[in-house]
Amino acid sequence: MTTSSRRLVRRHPDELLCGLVSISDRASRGVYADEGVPALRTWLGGALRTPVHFEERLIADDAPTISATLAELCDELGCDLILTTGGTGPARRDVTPEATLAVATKEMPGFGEQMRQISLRFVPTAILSRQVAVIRERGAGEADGAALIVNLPGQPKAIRETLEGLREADGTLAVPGIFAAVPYCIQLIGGPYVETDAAVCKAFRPKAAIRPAAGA
Ligand SMILES: Nc1ncnc2c1ncn2[C@@H]1O[C@H](COP(=O)(O)OP(=O)(O)OP(=O)(O)O)[C@@H](O)[C@H]1O
Ligand SMILES: Nc1nc2c(c(=O)[nH]1)N[C@H]1C(S)=C(S)[C@@H](COP(=O)(O)O)O[C@H]1N2
Repeated sequence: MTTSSRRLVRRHPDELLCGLVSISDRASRGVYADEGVPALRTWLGGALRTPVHFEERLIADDAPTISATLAELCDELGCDLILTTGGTGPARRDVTPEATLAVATKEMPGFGEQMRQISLRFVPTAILSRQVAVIRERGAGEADGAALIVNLPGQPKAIRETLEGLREADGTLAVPGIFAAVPYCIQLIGGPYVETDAAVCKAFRPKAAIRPAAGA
């Protein structure tokens, strides 16, 4: 196992190392201000109950740059979770899913399926979204660790919708957001024990995987 000299060091065993990648031709050129990374940071800041360190990137819709950024965040910095926003539609420059699959060890199709289920409740054009999620393993051994990489839509408002899900008028959950499954997935790939605020997004784990509360 070789470790990069740029590897992030957890300040707490439960700290989540999280890459946030905004993929936008126009935001990266300064045509408009990037709202993708701030939307991700704001939602995660409200949803997470464990410490988190963010590594943020703003890049153009260019497949080699996207793949290299994902590999850097996973392999060199050691991120547990990488969320991308943008570039998942059908236009010629939308290549985020292909660039994500290019660095994948395994695909996690449930995330994309669930995002499209959620988004179809908001806009019929959600059928045009091609978001994928993958696991990227850092090396051949279990101790090398891995990252979960998830593509989210480009529209800043769609970030919250897909992460958190859809609520009925009385506040009950109509369609669970994809983040409900993220903490257990990170646990299964050897990452930290991530906890969430159940009022924002209740993390689901099988009973056997729930860590007893401290002092219990
Ligand atoms: N980083 C961003 N900040 C603010 N708004 C964004 C951002 N990315 C996308 N959007 C908005 O969401 C829409 C859909 O996102 P998509 O990823 O398809 O972008 P796009 O149309 O390919 O343009 P671009 O890559 O130049 O942002 C955009 O047209 C834009 O209105
Ligand atoms: N929740 C949600 N998902 C959404 C949307 C939306 O408004 N809300 N817009 C869709 C549209 S119009 C497109 S073309 C696809 C493409 O995603 P992109 O913005 O990453 O290109 O995401 C879709 N997903």
